[in-house]
Amino acid sequence: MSLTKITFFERFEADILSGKKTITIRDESEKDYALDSVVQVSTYETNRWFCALKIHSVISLPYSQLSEFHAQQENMTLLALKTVIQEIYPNIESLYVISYELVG
Ligand SMILES: CC(=O)Nc1ccn([C@H]2C[C@H](O)[C@@H](CO)O2)c(=O)n1
Repeated sequence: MSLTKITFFERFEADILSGKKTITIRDESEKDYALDSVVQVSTYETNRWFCALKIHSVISLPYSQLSEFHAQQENMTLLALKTVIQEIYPNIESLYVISYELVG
């Protein structure tokens, strides 16, 4: 069964709503989004709904292959992105880049 919801930390909400952040990087437990599906988005902290996203792609990405290109799509520096990923998914090599479009 595909996932239909996703949560983000509140600190990323503004970047998602402004279109500055167009990907998220998740682990194995959050890779099962169907392409072209629309998923409902809420904050991790309070489960407050704030938008809907259309899933464009889910692509396997080893941590070691994180690049400036991914950082640009996250609207952060590569160092900041690597730091965030290590905080959320410590020592996990197998990651997935989920690209999306804001639809509501
Ligand atoms: C809130 C939650 O359950 N999990 C996550 C995981 C990742 N993010 C953000 C952090 C970075 O911008 C990218 C990379 O993973 O996605 C998040 O907001 N919430």
